[in-house]
Amino acid sequence: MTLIQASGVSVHYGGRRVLFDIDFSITKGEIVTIVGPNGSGKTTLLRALLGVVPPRRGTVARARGLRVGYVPQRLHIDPGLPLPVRRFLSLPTRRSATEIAAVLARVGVPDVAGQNMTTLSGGQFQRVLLARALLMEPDILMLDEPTAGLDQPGVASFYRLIDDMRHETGCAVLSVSHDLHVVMSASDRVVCINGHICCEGTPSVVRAAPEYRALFGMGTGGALALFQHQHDHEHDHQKDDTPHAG
Ligand SMILES: Nc1ncnc2c1ncn2[C@@H]1O[C@H](COP(=O)(O)OP(=O)(O)OP(=O)(O)O)[C@@H](O)[C@H]1O
Repeated sequence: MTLIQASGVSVHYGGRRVLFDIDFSITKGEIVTIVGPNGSGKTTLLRALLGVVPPRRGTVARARGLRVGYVPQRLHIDPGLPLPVRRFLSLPTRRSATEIAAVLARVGVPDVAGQNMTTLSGGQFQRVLLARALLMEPDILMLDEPTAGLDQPGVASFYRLIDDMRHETGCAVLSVSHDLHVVMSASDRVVCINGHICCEGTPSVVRAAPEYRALFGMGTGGALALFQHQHDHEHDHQKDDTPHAG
């Protein structure tokens, strides 16, 4: 079942085109990761899929009644504002103490309900954001660089948690990530964007593809190559599942 389908989407900010010709869909239970250089439009794509940024061209269709749990890249909380975790989790929908205790335990931070949001560590904060998204009982979790600022064990355990959630709830997971080796091991499909879709496919297919090796290299070198990728040509991106390089 297709949860979200974008067809021929372009997004402009003011007069500037940030995304163009995006064809994208995600189905129930899939884990899809968006990668790409800084400023390539990853967050904008999530926002367009969420419906908070209107496309200049094309359409975004969401399944009727779709519930989205969104974990933003940044969430600024005024340090002067006393906001205990339990109150944060009750915004905008009031939640019972039992529900809050259960979801905090589920995401691995059982003891923070009374703690102020601004005093949480980076990893605790991300887990609380995830808890808030899970309270939506989402059909799809959308995560925008959820592990930015976490150390390697923190990153690994966060993604294990996401994987557990997917298995328990059957929700789809669409994330933006720079953790390329985690992305490659934990995604059903990887989509590389740089204003448009440069290449996409399953990690194993993409990893084995000569186009991918030529573009991204392997291992850490691959991550570096990805972010140094110079996009100096035009092409029509393919719409099938085969890997193709941009
Ligand atoms: N609200 C906005 N108004 C104007 N320009 C914007 C706005 N949001 C993003 N942009 C611009 O659109 C482009 C894409 O931004 P976006 O945040 O989608 O990229 P990204 O791939 O998520 O980047 P990063 O990896 O750095 O988070 C950037 O050039 C950015 O400056």
